Amino acid sequence: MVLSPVIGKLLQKRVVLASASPRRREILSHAGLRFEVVPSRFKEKLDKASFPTPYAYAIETAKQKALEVARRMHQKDLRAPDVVIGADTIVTIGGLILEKPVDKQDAYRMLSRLNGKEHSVFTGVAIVHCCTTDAQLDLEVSEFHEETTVKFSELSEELLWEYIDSGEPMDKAGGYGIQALGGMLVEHVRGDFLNVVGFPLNHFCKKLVELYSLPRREDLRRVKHDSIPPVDTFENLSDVEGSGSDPAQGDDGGGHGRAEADGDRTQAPAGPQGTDSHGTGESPPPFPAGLLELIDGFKASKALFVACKLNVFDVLKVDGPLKAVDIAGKIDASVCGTERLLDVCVALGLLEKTDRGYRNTELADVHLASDGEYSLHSLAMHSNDHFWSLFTDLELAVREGASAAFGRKAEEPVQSKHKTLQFMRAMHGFAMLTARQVATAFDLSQFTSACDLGGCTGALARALTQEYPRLKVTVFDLPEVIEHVTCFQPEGRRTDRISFMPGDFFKDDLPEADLYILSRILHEWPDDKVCELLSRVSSRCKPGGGILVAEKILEDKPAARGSLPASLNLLVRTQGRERGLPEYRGLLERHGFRDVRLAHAGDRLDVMLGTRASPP
Ligand SMILES: O=c1[nH]cc([C@@H]2O[C@H](COP(=O)(O)OP(=O)(O)OP(=O)(O)O)[C@@H](O)[C@H]2O)c(=O)[nH]1
Repeated sequence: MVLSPVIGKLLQKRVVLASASPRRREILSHAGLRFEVVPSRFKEKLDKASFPTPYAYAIETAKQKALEVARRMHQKDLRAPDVVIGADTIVTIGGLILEKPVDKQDAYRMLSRLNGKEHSVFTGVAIVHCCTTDAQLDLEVSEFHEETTVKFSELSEELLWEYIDSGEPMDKAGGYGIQALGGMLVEHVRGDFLNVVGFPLNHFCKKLVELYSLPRREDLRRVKHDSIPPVDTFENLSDVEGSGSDPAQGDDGGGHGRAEADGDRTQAPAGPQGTDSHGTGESPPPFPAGLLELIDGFKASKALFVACKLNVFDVLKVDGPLKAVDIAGKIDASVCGTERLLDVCVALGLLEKTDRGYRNTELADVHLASDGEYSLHSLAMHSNDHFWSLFTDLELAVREGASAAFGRKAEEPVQSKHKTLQFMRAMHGFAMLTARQVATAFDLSQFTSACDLGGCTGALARALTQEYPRLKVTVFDLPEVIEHVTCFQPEGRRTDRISFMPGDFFKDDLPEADLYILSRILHEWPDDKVCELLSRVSSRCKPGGGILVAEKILEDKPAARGSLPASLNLLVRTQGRERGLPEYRGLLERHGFRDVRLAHAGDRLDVMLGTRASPP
């Protein structure tokens, strides 16, 4: 199996991953596959007892997930993608099928069952090939499964609960994530590790080779519009180099380059011995799809920012679907420019194009229109108006280091009401998405009062009071921030257990509390300011009281993609920096906090909880 030709078979096709799983997305994009993500709406409720084996159940679920997406896209667009990939991961032990836990108790039941024993993880995969003829959708399904055996160590109740309280089990089959904290529970693995994580990449690649070289008809099942596809269109799939544009050319590829590329493609591909069409004996390197995506990444961000700034998503949320000409009229822009922007948004998965015009995807409705509870519209605007220009100085910041760059182009003090509100809205959008995970990363029910330092709009305070009925929270922030907090308090959900107090945590007396919270504060500051702040908190906190710090912890292993730009952000913007766990732990211990524990709160934040020791 030569890597490049395998994934390369799909590069000229429009591929959709019918899955909301971030792990599947990561595995496939790391393999160099280019695809769109359209999570399936198929409800995983098939009758397990009606399947002869657990893997038959996983395969059928995977297939139904993929078919639902293929049909939905065809219905909307009258044009389905070329290939839709669906997957379903289950854990089996003693004849029982375990899926994702529904709550902490369910996670506990699952993990207790797996404790000290060996179990199987099955992932069923369906590769659906779509072909539209005369608006009629033909579907061909190829499917397979992979099994991996995993053995858990003997684990204490305390450890199980600590793991459950980390929040990690909730979206994972069997209630654990082998790729993260859950790896600590595992004694050994037999088989494909990535299969446990959610996608059997090795078997998938073998399947592609099989499908695109020598189609084995017995592997294919006929599916009509609602079930089995016709086999006779399968010839279209055996990728006899041809249709579709060459992604390597990108949108800047001129006619000359394209002709050359096409010329290459009509030659015989690399043979089993690795001889290429030029007879040089070398295969071309794997297609660097991920790299090209990175190179173009700034264009995608800017298109998103501009669409937000022109209120495209707001207009479509209220009036969509609309034709480009009508949208252009509403946003006061040229028709040709609007049309191009809209098509880019479609390619980015933010809009859908139907015969009635453009409309928001669910993602855009929820996160990019400016009015939703979980809107990131202001975060996009803040990034456009503020970070974009700061990042143009990244080279300078890297050459000279944070302090030098900071002196030259420091973050402007928040001046106007407009800027303060934009900043607050940006912070609020992110906090609304992460607050619950931060609030539940540890059991905080022993605390009755908390002070959220720099707590801004009170999004975390609200999640805390919802989670802990006895807890009262004081949000402490600068007067110009507190002045505007009323705009962010949801009607009908106000509580007198949250109060807002204006003040500067470097200068003013801190409110009294059992628990002090610093969520995304410390990374903004250099070491001397962090020490000054921690020492103020430490002298206010009573022995036995707590400190909760939420930050993205720098790890030795390669950072998660989402957290990478954060440390550069700080370099161009402030004198602060991201820190690793030993460094945070050292800082907290130096300021009188002991028993510092770590829990993950989703992909973007980690949470540390420490206890104030009695002064010696
Ligand atoms: O060790 C790990 N085991 C499992 C996972 C993740 O668990 C889920 C399995 O759930 P499912 O197959 O139903 O997939 P969903 O997440 O619901 O997404 P779909 O939209 O595809 O249904 C899967 O995300 C695994 O990645 C893990 O992370 N580690």
